Amino acid sequence: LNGTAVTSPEANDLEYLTPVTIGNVTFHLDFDTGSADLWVYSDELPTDEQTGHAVYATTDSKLLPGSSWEILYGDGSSAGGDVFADTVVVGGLTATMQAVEAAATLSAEFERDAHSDGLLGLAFSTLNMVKPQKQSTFFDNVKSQLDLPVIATSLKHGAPGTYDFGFIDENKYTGPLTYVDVDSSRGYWTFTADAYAFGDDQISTSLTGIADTGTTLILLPSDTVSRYYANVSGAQDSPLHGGYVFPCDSKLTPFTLVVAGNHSVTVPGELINYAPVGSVSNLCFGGIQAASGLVDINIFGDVFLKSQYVVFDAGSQGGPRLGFANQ
Ligand SMILES: O=C(NNC1=NCCC1)c1ccc(Br)cc1
Repeated sequence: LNGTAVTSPEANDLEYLTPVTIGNVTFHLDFDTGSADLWVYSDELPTDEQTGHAVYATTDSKLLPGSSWEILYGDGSSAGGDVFADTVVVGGLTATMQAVEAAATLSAEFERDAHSDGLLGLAFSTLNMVKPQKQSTFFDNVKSQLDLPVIATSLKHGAPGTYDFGFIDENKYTGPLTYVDVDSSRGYWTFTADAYAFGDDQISTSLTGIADTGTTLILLPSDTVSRYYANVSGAQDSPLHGGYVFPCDSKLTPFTLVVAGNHSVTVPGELINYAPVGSVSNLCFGGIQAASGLVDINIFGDVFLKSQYVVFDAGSQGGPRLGFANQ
C-alpha cells in the first residue's frame, strides 16, 4: 500500500501544511525532514494558546507513562510536553501505535503561527527527542507497508503540492532523477554537492547540507551569501529586515548545485526572490540567507526544494540517498 498527501503553502510559502488524522481529529501539520518528532497542539497548553488550532484531547488518549519530550529547532523555536500512543493516518496510510507528542509548552514563534497545528518529523528516528526512550517517526512506522522505503516531495511556489509515500510518481517530474548519497549519521538527510554555481560563475568548492522541508529558505555560510548578492545590484544586508534585501524588480542569479559528478540542480532566480518585506517598500527579502550561529551546516530548505521533485530514499537500493529531478 502506498499513499499521497496534498500539502498546501501558507502565505509566502513560509511553511507547507498537510492534513493528518489522529484518532478522529484532523490536524494540519508542518512535515519536516529536518526533525523526527510528531507533535500536536493539545489541551495541556494554556487555553489562549489553543485558540484557532486543532487540539489533541489528552484526557481521551493512551498515555505513554513516564515519557516526555523537549525539542529545539534550528530557528530557535522550541516545544515540549508528554507522549501518547494513537492511530495516525496520512494520505490513506495508517500507523496504529504512533507516538503522538502532546505540546504542553510552545515558544513564541509557534504561538505566532496561527495555522500550523504541529509538526510531523521525517528525519531519521535517531533524532527523536522523546525520553527516556526514543520513538519512531510516522515514516518508520509505515515503511513495511510501502512498495519502496521512499518519500517523494513536490513542493510548489504558491500552489498545493504533494508528499508521495512508497512510490515515485513519474508524472511529477521531467528528465532524469539524479541520486546522491546521504550521510544519516547525524539523523538528517545530509548530502554533499561537489561544486556550486551562481549563474555561469562556477565555484568548485564542495557544499554539504541537509534537505529540510521544515526550513523556509536556503541557508549558506555568510561569505558565500555575500558573494551571491554581490551579483544583485541594489542588494544589501539589512539588520532592519534580518538579512539580504533587494529591489523587487531585480533579476536574480540562479543557484546551481553540482551533484553526482556532473549533474546540475538549479534553483531559478525567480524562486530566490522570496517575498516583499512590506506592503509599501519595493524591497524584497532574499531566499538565500546566512545560516545563524545555532546552525553549523548548510540548509537546503523549501526555496531549494520547490524547484525539484525530491526523492528521500531510506534505502531502496542499499544506503539512504536523495534523488533530484526538475518539476
Ligand atoms: O529545525 C530544523 N528544521 N526544521 C524546522 N525548522 C523550524 C521548524 C521546523 C533544522 C534542522 C537541522 C538543522 Br542543521 C537546522 C534546522
